[in-house]
Amino acid sequence: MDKFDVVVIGAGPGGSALAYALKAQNKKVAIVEENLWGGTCPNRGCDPKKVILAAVDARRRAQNLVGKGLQSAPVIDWPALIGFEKTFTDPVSDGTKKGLQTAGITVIDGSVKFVDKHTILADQTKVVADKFVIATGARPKLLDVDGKRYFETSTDFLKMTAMPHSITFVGGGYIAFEFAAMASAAGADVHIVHHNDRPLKAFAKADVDRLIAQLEDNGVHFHFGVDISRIENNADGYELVSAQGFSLQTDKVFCTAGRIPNDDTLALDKVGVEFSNRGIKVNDHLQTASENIFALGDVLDKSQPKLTPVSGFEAQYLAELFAGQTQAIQYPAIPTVVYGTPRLAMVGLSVEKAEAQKDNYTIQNLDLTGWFTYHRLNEPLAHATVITSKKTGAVVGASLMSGEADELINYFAMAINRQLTPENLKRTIFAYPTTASDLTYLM
Ligand SMILES: Cc1cc2nc3c(=O)[nH]c(=O)nc-3n(C[C@H](O)[C@H](O)[C@H](O)COP(=O)(O)OP(=O)(O)OC[C@H]3O[C@@H](n4cnc5c(N)ncnc54)[C@H](O)[C@@H]3O)c2cc1C
Ligand SMILES: NC(=O)c1ccc[n+]([C@@H]2O[C@H](COP(=O)([O-])OP(=O)(O)OC[C@H]3O[C@@H](n4cnc5c(N)ncnc54)[C@H](O)[C@@H]3O)[C@@H](O)[C@H]2O)c1
Repeated sequence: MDKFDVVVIGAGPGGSALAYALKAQNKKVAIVEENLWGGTCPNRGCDPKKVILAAVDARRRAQNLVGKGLQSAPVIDWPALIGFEKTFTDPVSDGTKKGLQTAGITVIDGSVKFVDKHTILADQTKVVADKFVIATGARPKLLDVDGKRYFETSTDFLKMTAMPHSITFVGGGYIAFEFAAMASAAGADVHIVHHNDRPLKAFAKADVDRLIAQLEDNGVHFHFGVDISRIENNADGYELVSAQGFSLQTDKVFCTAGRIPNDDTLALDKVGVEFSNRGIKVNDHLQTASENIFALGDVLDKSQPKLTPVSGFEAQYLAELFAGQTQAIQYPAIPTVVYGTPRLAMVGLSVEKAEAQKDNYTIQNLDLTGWFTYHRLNEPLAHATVITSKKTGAVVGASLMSGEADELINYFAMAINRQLTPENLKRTIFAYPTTASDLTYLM
């Protein structure tokens, strides 16, 4: 094989976006993938999850309107729903690979290991390049407890063809809250076991407490301050046990205690790239300790949330860097959403940080359940916390909770990144009645 200008390792949303952008600059580009082309998001993450959510949302919306125009809520047919989901995921890998090939990018199947700073092995294939970009993402972390082989992962959940009677998630993060909402809507007895009393710790505590109360109303059981030490397989399924005497019988147990970066299988010690179980260390140009090797996406050790659009943003940055621009990466305010029922979304300055600097910020807490947008849907929980700068009047942060929060948060992201003030907003006409038409009352 000839020498490439750039070889991208990992064909997830980050790696694929970079390969396309570099090809558009007429660079000689190859991309290597060891598993499913397209990576986590479209095969076993965001997209299949959102397909399942369509049915879960339909049931929740109908439930809220029972007695107010609807007689009953539809029942989720889980096997059919997973069948529908498969129509989205099945074509992804081949389609992604073909798309890259058609664009003139060299595609290589194989698991990468570095040989030296300019050479890798993709299985047995030797590939030489000026630059490498590591975009290998992350995989589910399995807690190191006795019987950890009984843990299933988010990938298994999204392929599960029958909903068990009872289901347990160990670790209360994004995945547990989202999947708990789905499993509970599909009729399972759902448990979340969390090691301390502060799940979803990046989100505002008051909102997380509201979300927990809402899930509890829907029948989800929370077990806080429990450190599982053992999983036993018995005739009825699995028993989860802690050293402090906690015991829980369940049909299926999922480990949802975070993800670990795929940086430990690349033989990075051979090329001087610094890495740990938090990810690959890069400077503010996404460059590793080895000057011709860069990294992006979920595999990074970074403070930004590990999300698909963040990987895409970093891919765009590297494409511009390789085209000659020299500025350090500057991230905008990044919206993050827990796609539960309801959604919990935040962007910009956190409520906790604003509360610690009350002289600088105004914090507005709004119960939205009586507002027309939410009242017409009879939503039981709709809330907004909006933070504005006392100095400029501009909105700097928001924490939103409702069935519509995942869409509404994007307007806040735009307002924060464009430094919009209430005065700017008043000069915009939004279609009415929509969630956006509430903005002038929210900011
Ligand atoms: C259940 C779930 C739900 C999610 N929901 C959302 C959501 O709603 N919104 C959102 O923004 N984000 C969501 N995410 C996160 C999102 O999927 C990731 O942030 C995104 O996929 C990261 O993209 P990436 O390109 O950095 O890595 P990945 O998508 O993980 O791609 C990395 C690729 O590298 C390959 N690879 C690894 N090691 C090697 C090797 N040695 N050689 C060759 N190839 C290798 C992998 O096989 C993989 O295909 C979710 C994740 C999960 C698990
Ligand atoms: N909507 C989204 O954008 C979305 C959805 C799903 C996943 N993701 C991405 O995937 C990542 C992984 O999701 P996740 O939910 O697995 O991880 P997470 O990091 O969101 O949450 C894991 C939780 O497990 C807890 N935990 C750790 N050790 C534990 C133990 N021994 N016992 C019990 N609890 C324990 C942690 O305190 C943490 O709250 C996310 O951080 C995010 O980057 C994003």
